[in-house]
This record gives sequence, C-alpha cells and structure tokens, in this order.
Amino acid sequence: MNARIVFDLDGTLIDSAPDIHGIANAILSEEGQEPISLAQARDFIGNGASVFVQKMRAARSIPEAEHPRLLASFIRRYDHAVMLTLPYPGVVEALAALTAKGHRLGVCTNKPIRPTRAVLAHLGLDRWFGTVWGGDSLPVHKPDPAPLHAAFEALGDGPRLYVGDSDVDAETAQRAEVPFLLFTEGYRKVPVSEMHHDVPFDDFATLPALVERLLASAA
Ligand SMILES: O=C(O)COP(=O)(O)O
Ligand SMILES: [Mg+2]
Repeated sequence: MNARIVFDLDGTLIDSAPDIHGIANAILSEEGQEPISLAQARDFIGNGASVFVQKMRAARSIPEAEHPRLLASFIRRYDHAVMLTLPYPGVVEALAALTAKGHRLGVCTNKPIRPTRAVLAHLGLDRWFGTVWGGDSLPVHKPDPAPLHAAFEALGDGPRLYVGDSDVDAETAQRAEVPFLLFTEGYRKVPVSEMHHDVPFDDFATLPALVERLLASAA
C-alpha cells in the first residue's frame, strides 16, 4: 500500500546542531557573552527559532528586552547555516528505498521555512519531498497538529506515518492520531521508555522494513 510518510527535520533527517550552535555562539560573542556548549544547543532545539533564542538568552541571563533583536540576528544568519550539517547515516538510502516502494514523502519541521529549504537544497535532499512545511508556514507550529495535517493533505491519499525524534513530535503525532516512528539517536530529551511512540529505531537502514511491517499490521 502506497503511504504518505512525513519526516521531522532537525535531529531526525539531519544533524544540524553544529550549525545552530555556530550561529548561537556568533551572536553570543557579538554580545560579549560566553559561548554555549554543543550539548546545550542540541537541548534547545525542537520548538522553533524563537524558543531556541529564549533558551540561549536564559543560559546567559540576557534580558527579554533583547529578544526581538537577537531573534532577528539569529534568523538572518540561519539561511546560511548549512556548512556543518549532515544527514544521519543511511537517510538518503532510506528515502530512496521508500520512494522506490511508491511512498510519498514530506517534511514537517519547526525550523523556519527559509533555512529549511536552504539546508534541504544544500544537501540535495529536496528532491525526495513532495511537500515541505516549516515552523512559520502556518500561524501555529508543532505540537499543534495543523502543519502535520497540512503536509499529509498535500501528499494526497493513503495511510499516514510520521517520523520524528522529540517529545514535540510525539505529542504532534498523538494529537494528529498518526502512527509515530521515533528516531532515538536525535535530540531526544526524554528516555525512550517515557515517550509516546509506535515503533522506535536507531538506524535509518532499518526504516524501510519497519515501515512495511507497520503498514501491513495496520492494513
Ligand atoms: O528548529 C527547531 O527548533 C526544531 O526543528 P525540528 O522540528 O525539525 O526538530
Ligand atoms: Mg526534531
């Protein structure tokens, strides 16, 4: 059965934390602040750019009054923050295998749409996706299920599956009532056993077979 499969981006398809860490520290350096660690940057990703900047400010006690200026600086740099980002191992092969099976693929991320398109194009991943939704594509973002619903709608008919790495994705899938495959090697903050999911996986090489099994069991 040809399915619609939507993917989260940061921490699921791509390890983008090194680039996001880089822009955060460029801003903090300009502000005369100490840098944050890569682990902190990874931890701050998941709820979009504004929440990232809010957590970065909190880590360095930068007042809220600076938020709009720092967010604008973050967004300005974000489109070019692609040089250190790589797909996780096996992602390209998995996307090719799923496409060869006739499944239609999409992206639903809380990353703003411009850097989303920039990084997908930079990595040559854009060719695999029939639809791409960013954190600012609609007035609401994940865990609101609206962008996920919109992504599925754009892909036509067929069973739906969502693939993501975070508690935000788990909640989005639950609210959208969509089966959820959890990539356990991304930017997860919560133990796998405490997260909602239908199927966990830690290696993209296993994803195509897991998808077929999940679709067969649901049929
Ligand atoms: O940019 C973010 O904060 C999160 O992005 P994601 O939804 O692709 O994990
Ligand atoms: Mg993610």
